[in-house]
Amino acid sequence: MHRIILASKSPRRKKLLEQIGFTFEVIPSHAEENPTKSTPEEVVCELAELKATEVAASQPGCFIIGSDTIVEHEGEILGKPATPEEAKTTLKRLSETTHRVYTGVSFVKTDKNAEITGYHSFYEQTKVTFSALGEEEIDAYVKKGHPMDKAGAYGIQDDLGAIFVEKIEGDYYNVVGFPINRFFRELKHFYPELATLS
Ligand SMILES: Cc1cn([C@H]2C[C@H](O)[C@@H](COP(=O)(O)OP(=O)(O)OP(=O)(O)O)O2)c(=O)[nH]c1=O
Repeated sequence: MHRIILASKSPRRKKLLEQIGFTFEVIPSHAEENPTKSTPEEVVCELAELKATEVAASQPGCFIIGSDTIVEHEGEILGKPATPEEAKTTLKRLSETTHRVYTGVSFVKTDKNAEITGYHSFYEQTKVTFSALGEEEIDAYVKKGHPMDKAGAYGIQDDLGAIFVEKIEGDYYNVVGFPINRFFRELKHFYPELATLS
């Protein structure tokens, strides 16, 4: 039986996988997130793969899961904001429009020499529509919420983040950072021996 490793420092990803009773360890990746691809779906798969393969290099006999989330708005990819000011600009931009959240997931398997013996990547897209956001709401969120470690400068799961979202189309958990439903379907299909829940 392979050890299962989540190559992520995201507390949300860990919590979502624990929530379904999946058994795994966490070893965060320190890979530089510099994508070479340009479309959102390619970028999230590339970065998910990068995180998983970086951890895989030192982990023999393992099954490693990497993941990456970005927001795409009017053709532009929005990652995490660099400053609170940038978080405000991003939220103003997302106000009264629809954006898409992409999360890529990568499965990487290693043998006893930590050589990669197989991998599989996929992504999920969720459409999110924000209502019109006032300056005060944005200021309050950037002050009291948690915009800095989130793609698109918001967390749909944050207490105050709830006031932004008018409509969502697709998997809610994909917006939070991990498409649990798709993940488990892919696992059952490609690695049924690992699709066990406690
Ligand atoms: C849009 C949105 C993003 N996010 C988060 C999910 C991701 O954790 C984060 C995007 O950053 P990522 O680079 O995908 O992940 P991370 O840096 O948190 O963790 P790691 O690279 O170690 O796996 O944004 C939310 O929590 N809620 C939201 O509504």
